[in-house]
Amino acid sequence: MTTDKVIELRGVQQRFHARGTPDGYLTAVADASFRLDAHPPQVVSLVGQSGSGKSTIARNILGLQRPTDGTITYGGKDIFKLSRSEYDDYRRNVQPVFQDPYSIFNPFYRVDRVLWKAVKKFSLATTREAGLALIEESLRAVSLDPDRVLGRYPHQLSGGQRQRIMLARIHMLRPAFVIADEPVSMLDAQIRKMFLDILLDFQRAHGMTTLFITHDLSTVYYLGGQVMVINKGEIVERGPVTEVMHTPTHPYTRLLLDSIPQPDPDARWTTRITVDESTATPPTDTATEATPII
Ligand SMILES: Nc1ncnc2c1ncn2[C@@H]1O[C@H](COP(=O)(O)OP(=O)(O)OP(=O)(O)O)[C@@H](O)[C@H]1O
Repeated sequence: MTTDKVIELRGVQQRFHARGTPDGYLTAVADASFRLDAHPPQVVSLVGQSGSGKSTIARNILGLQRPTDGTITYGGKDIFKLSRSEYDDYRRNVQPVFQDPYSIFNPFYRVDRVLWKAVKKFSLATTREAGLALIEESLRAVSLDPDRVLGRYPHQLSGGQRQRIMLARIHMLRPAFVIADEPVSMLDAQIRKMFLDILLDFQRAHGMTTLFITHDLSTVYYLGGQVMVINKGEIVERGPVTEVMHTPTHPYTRLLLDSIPQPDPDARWTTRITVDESTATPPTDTATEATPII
């Protein structure tokens, strides 16, 4: 089996200093071991309740947070030990989409800048005309009209438009992997569906593999593909969405499924959910921060 364009986590653990825990530490990720393959391209959802460690895993994969234990490899090499050129290749091939794209944009610059920075940083075009043509093509690919978004400042666009600019950036870069951390939780239902459809298009038409982080099971259903269920920093179940959702093997997955509110007003949601926040275990090391990926 080829290890080229494969992201593999082995025994990843992430602890943080934390006040109010018995030993002063909190384990955000207890034990994460899984691989993401670029071939064939796939959508893998990572689902779990708030605080279960999903975003921490995304930050680990993006190289923003070095795990306190375990390894993350790309093409068989530890991502925290890559050479400069290997790291550039990794950054190009593993692209993030975050919940709040507003933080990516500088409010003093037009949104065009995010796209031009990608063109320049990754040498996507040799002339200004070719760069502009690429930007316009990518905006159209995510259902944005270049005339209506280019030249605008971030606050002049809606949240859904800002998110799609980030998708246009991904369309230009054609990474092997998209790490999407709760990207649709602030969008309304219609824009959310459009966003998910674009990600599915990226998979089918451009061969991108997406790790989709969410706490929303209806989104997981919609995306299909594979799902991993995380509970208290530990991946407890993985499999095809239909299989895991219809025949869950882990009690936590069953609890998660039982906690979906019923849309039927005659069948009101009466059970109370208990959120267990006791995730603290002793430390092995302290965390270090790395440089931002964009
Ligand atoms: N830099 C940090 N320092 C200390 N604790 C942290 C840090 N980052 C995350 N945590 C803690 O680690 C745990 C997991 O957080 P994480 O953001 O990964 O969860 P999540 O599953 O993504 O939650 P949500 O769905 O609410 O975003 C939480 O208890 C959080 O408070």
